[in-house]
Amino acid sequence: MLEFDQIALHYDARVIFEQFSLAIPQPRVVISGANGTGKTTLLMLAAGLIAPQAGQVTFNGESVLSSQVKKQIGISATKVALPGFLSVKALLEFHAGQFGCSAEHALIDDFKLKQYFATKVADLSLGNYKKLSLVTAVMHQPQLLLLDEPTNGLDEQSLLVLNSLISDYPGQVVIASHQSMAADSADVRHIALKREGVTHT
Ligand SMILES: Nc1ncnc2c1ncn2[C@@H]1O[C@H](COP(=O)(O)OP(=O)(O)OP(=O)(O)O)[C@@H](O)[C@H]1O
Repeated sequence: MLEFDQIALHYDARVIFEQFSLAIPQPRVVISGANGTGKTTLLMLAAGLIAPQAGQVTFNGESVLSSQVKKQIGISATKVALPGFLSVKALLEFHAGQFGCSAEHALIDDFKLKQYFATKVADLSLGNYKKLSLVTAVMHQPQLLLLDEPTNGLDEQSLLVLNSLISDYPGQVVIASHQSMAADSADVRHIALKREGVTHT
């Protein structure tokens, strides 16, 4: 379970979260909200990529800032930039080395990425960059998968691949999105972020 406990997160004088608490036991969660309400910030906190000024973010009871827990988390977000100077193949191998997993993954074929193995990450199209980012998020099979606007830039075929990835994923999936997703079924928790707090819908 992902849990935010009494979080404070300020960017200089700007307060994004203050005494913010939220427990998310559901396996599928879609977070929506207007631009700038803090969806990406929430995912970055959940990934342990930024630390709150107060409070704690935990996954299954342990701080997401611990390196052991970080290995159980995968994130795909534009703000989490992939190194542009590496080739696609080199990046996948680097990521596999970091997480001690295989550099092979069915999603690489499903997204037809092999043809770009020699291409530098910086030279990928928007959609192919998004696909690579999704692959790096899932290839170590994290228990918690965080997807920020995962549909951005994807063509129709790739959207089908993404939708089945989300539906079939064995771990918890938390999505920040403006669009309705395949995950939008009855057993999905919807959380609407508002500037003054959180509304559950
Ligand atoms: N590193 C930073 N320094 C200062 N302000 C920041 C930083 N990162 C985000 N912000 C501000 O924090 C607020 C929340 O940003 P965030 O990206 O989390 O929102 P969002 O809900 O994901 O927005 P969008 O829907 O546009 O992607 C915004 O006002 C943004 O300008």
